[in-house]
Amino acid sequence: QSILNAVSMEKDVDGFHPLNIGRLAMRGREPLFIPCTPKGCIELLHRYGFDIKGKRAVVIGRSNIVGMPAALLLQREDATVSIVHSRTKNPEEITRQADIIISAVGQPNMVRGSWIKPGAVIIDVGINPVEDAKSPRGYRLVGDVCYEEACEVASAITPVPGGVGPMTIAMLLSNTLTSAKRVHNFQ
Ligand SMILES: NC(=O)C1=CN([C@@H]2O[C@H](COP(=O)(O)OP(=O)(O)OC[C@H]3O[C@@H](n4cnc5c(N)ncnc54)[C@H](OP(=O)(O)O)[C@@H]3O)[C@@H](O)[C@H]2O)C=CC1
Ligand SMILES: Nc1nc(=O)c2c([nH]1)NC[C@@H]1CN(c3ccc(C(=O)N[C@@H](CCC(=O)O)C(=O)O)cc3)C=[N+]21
Repeated sequence: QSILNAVSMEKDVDGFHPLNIGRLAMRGREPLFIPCTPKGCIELLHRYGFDIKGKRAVVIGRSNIVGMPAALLLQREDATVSIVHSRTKNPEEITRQADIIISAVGQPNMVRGSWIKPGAVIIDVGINPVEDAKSPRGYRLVGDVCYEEACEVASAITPVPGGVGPMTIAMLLSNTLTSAKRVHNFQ
């Protein structure tokens, strides 16, 4: 916490400074930076032409670095947002109401086909190593969502690997460029 407080607001490219998070949560206020992973999720929805306004969204996970800011961002985009966490009763039933699902839990294949409303759009943030003797590394990466089952029900889903992970890196570069431009009064 003291480290996060010590980061200069102008260089807070992760968007984790309490003042940036506070501004993200407030109407009529603008954070200097938006956290990279949630920003990448919203960017994916925009770039692929999915409307967020008025949609039901469920965010699974409420961490400071992904779930919580993702829920705030969806709300800023005029979605109606529910947050599912480890103490949620009936997570499956709540998730099944969503037009947009963002999952950031860290549990391989937790979200099954039966959790998904037909036609829903799924952003799978989870990066979970699972043992795989056939892979050269001895493991492979899977998301929080059972990809094969989800493909049968959802209208779109981000893969793992090759989905949100690379977007996080792209957003970090984008925030870093913005930071440098601001410091040097560029544009
Ligand atoms: N693609 C990317 O760029 C990134 C990927 N990740 C990946 O995303 C995943 C989540 O990361 P992070 O947010 O940091 O993880 P945390 O462990 O900080 O948070 C996990 C969240 O999931 C909730 N949770 C845990 N188990 C369950 C369950 N059974 N049902 C419902 N909710 C549950 C927890 O609830 P509670 O709050 O009640 O404990 C918590 O809010 C990981 O796989 C991580 O590797 C993370 C960052 C970036
Ligand atoms: N302050 C902070 N900021 C973070 O951004 C942050 C963090 N803490 N804690 C850990 C998580 C994890 N994370 C990933 C980002 C990209 C990939 C990524 O690009 N993965 C590749 C796969 C790479 C491979 O194959 O090994 C992919 O999904 O295609 C993975 C994981 C950022 N995190």
